Amino acid sequence: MFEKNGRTLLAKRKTLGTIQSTRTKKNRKMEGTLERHPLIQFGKLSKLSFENRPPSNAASSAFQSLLDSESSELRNQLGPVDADADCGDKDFILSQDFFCTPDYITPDNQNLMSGLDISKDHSPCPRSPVKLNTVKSKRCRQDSFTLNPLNSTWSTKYRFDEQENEDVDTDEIMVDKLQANQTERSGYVSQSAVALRSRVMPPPCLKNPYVMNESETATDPFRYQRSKCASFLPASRGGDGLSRYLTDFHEIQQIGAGNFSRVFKVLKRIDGCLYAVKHSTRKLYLDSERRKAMMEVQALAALGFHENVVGYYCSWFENEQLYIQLELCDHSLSKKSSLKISEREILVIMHQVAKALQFVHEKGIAHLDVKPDNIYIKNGVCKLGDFGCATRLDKSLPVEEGDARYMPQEILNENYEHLDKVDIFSLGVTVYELIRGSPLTESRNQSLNIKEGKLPLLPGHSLQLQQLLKAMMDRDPKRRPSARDIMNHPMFDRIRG
Ligand SMILES: Nc1ncnc2c1ncn2[C@@H]1O[C@H](COP(=O)(O)OP(=O)(O)OP(=O)(O)O)[C@@H](O)[C@H]1O
Ligand SMILES: [Mg+2]
Repeated sequence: MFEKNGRTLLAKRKTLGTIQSTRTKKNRKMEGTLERHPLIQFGKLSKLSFENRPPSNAASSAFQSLLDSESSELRNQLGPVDADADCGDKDFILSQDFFCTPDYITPDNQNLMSGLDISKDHSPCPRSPVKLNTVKSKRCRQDSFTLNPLNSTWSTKYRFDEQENEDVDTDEIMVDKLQANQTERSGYVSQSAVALRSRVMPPPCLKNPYVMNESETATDPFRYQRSKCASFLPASRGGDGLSRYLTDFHEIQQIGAGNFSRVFKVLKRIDGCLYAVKHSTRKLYLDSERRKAMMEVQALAALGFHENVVGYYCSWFENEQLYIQLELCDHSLSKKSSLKISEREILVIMHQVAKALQFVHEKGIAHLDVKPDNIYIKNGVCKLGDFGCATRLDKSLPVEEGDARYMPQEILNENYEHLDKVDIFSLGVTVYELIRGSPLTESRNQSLNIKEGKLPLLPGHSLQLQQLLKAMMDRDPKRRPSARDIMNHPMFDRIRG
């Protein structure tokens, strides 16, 4: 159990498990690539077209002989074609990873090698493969580094083997020789190679437990393979690896910190836009820890877009930490909880968060940590964030309640019958805190009163608002209004259109 602001956390983030080692996803990817490989398909087609063609007669047209001569020329170039033959490593040149080399997105003159001391590396940078103009040069780099990124001897040998066997652009040979010599002399490993290596260590692929409708997963490319790849593969980069975070983002400043994470304002290098990146502070060494951390991103991904839910872009494991790229907001609502705000402003906030909750609940998910800290403001619009405690309403996932100050009594008693109403209670307490103009303390008396639904009078605020708040914080979850009921409350006519 963890202590968190005087609240008790079930051991959501503290778990045991083992890391299983298995075939890399890269290997599987390569196997999959074979079927689609144009060269192999050409082989199959060629074989068919050569063997199934009706025997040519003497009156074969000039066009037919042209086709024949072209076909045999191609056959000579490609060598004997056998559709069933083992195509070997050379045929993976068009796998997807090939197009993902970070060379395209790594700006010049940036110290991206977080684990290496760049000042000691005086070897000139190899020319970008983009400038080499040929597919082969990229393939050469990719294959050699994929198989053994740090073994320069192997890379060199492989390059020269290729030169013997294939017709390679002379320019390219020169550059490759140069690189090979440099590799041997200085042990230089290109940044992109290391980055590539760090990118091919995939996180586990699991069925998203938050997705309600089976058809929503129908387009998922993993589907029936999930059981095969559900175990964890090594999820971190080594100390010598490049950081995806540092490669893709420029860190501007820290904008927040929770009990288990830090949040940074970042500029994404490739699109020039600002985002928030949240990463866990603890290293997640165990499979089970990583699976738990992933639940936050799975919930966000299952939810999809809503104007009052913080936008989610992507996530990845790096250095045994989970990184989450999010929509950047201006600040959290807790900044306002020490300010006096007008009833109109309160109604706007309440309406927007209720809208977010209606959306979340309709997706079959409960947030379970609604509080000012986890409601962010962007351009005056409220966004519900921090889905680290999100669970399913149908109780098919473990329940970890959030900040105890905002939790109703029933959840502390482990009664999980009405998890959506837990969020309603927390929203009530959040609004009450905003009206008070001072953050809730850990005081036992205060907490008991709130959990009993005993609200003091709130001078200066309408009776309608006070009655609604009282209902939201009712001790009996069944008597609390739903998010939809709140949305439809006539009190909000005052702020509508
Ligand atoms: N997308 C964002 N835009 C702006 N600020 C953010 C964003 N996400 C988080 N923050 C800031 O960082 C703080 C911590 O983030 P978050 O609540 O997600 O972390 P946490 O570790 O899960 O928190 P907790 O302690 O509640 O478990 C937030 O209170 C908020 O101030
Ligand atoms: Mg939080």
